[in-house]
Amino acid sequence: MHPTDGAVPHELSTSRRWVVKIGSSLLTNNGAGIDHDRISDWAAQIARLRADGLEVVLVSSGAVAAGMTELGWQERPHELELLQAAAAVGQSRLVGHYQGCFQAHDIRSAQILLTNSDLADRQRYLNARSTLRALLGLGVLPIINENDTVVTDEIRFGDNDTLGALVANLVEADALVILTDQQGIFDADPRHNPEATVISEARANDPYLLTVASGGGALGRGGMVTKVRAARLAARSGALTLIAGGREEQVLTRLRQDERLGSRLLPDAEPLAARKQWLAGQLQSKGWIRVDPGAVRAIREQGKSLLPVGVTATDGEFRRGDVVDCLDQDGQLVARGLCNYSVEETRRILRRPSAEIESILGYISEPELVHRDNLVTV
Ligand SMILES: Nc1ncnc2c1ncn2[C@@H]1O[C@H](COP(=O)(O)OP(=O)(O)O)[C@@H](O)[C@H]1O
Ligand SMILES: N[C@@H](CCC(=O)OP(=O)(O)O)C(=O)O
Repeated sequence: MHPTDGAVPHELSTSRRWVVKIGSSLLTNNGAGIDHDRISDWAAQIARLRADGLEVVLVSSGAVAAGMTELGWQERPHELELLQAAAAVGQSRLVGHYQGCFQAHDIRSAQILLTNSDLADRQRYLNARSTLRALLGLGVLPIINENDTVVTDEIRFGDNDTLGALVANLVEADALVILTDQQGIFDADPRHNPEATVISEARANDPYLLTVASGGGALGRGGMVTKVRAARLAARSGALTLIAGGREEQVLTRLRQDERLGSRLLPDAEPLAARKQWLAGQLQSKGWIRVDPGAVRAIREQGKSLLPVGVTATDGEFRRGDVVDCLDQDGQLVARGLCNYSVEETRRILRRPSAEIESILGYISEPELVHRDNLVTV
């Protein structure tokens, strides 16, 4: 294993936003339905985290398991349509249970079902991001699962580790906390190696991790392999990944206090730097936006977002979420960013204050044309 020097250390006690993923092997009571008591225990812990100022997005498996109980099935079927039917039956039961548990702590929750193609399409990705941000802004706790009913084998995430990592990218979480049935990543698969010990810290990109991680058990899907890959994905937006035992007493609240539990997989880059690197790496822009001198100062010197009021002209073929060049009045490149509106929409709202966007377009996605998190000056 390689040393972790140079990786970005993280204080979980001061972090602002976590994605918590709860896996199938943990949720299911030895395969016999959903472990209701445990769900209420995690809900109580999450309530404490939120009271401590932490925003939490939950990614929970368990739809198929809950559906199997409801349908009286003892064995998990192999046919995709039966798995999908079970997920459809179980998802509402699962979320209903979560909802009841969170309500007991005066927390509103919301269900979001996503597919791989939702997150691959930039426009839908941005829409999902806006909705999640709006929910977090409203203090609502999002509960996410894969939309099992509409996916086929070729296009499904399959495991929720990958989904959790992509959600961590989407909401720019500080940490992805993966709760599973083991206490972390062991230096060998603990099912076959009783002597194996937990790796307490490593770089997410350390190739060694993939040599010790194996596949999942009977109930889970991806095993440790998908968890290590998820940590690598999460690291792209600068998130730390924690893999810990979900049955450990007060696991979430103890992690919040920076107690060394489970495995910490560290990213190599600072959150914003990682995101901006991605943006800076985009070679082709889909259009341009000309900004007035006041807006040039705001984005260059004050690190602010670009508002439509500071834009004087635009052209190109960009859609919401595409990369655009921001030019000054002499046509010099000032910045590059992801535009929240299409070229047609931008034309209609340029020079106008953000408060008027809704009356002009009939809707509002975001008050900024390009948010500062999605803007890199050149
Ligand atoms: N190196 C390893 N360390 C820990 N667990 C491992 C390792 N390699 C494989 N596993 C297996 O991965 C399983 C957890 O993955 P999985 O069953 O998919 O859980 P979940 O449903 O929580 O995603 C563990 O029960 C364990 O048997
Ligand atoms: N979407 C599926 C869960 C997929 C799954 O089992 O994932 P994982 O918990 O990562 O092993 C369900 O809700 O049953």
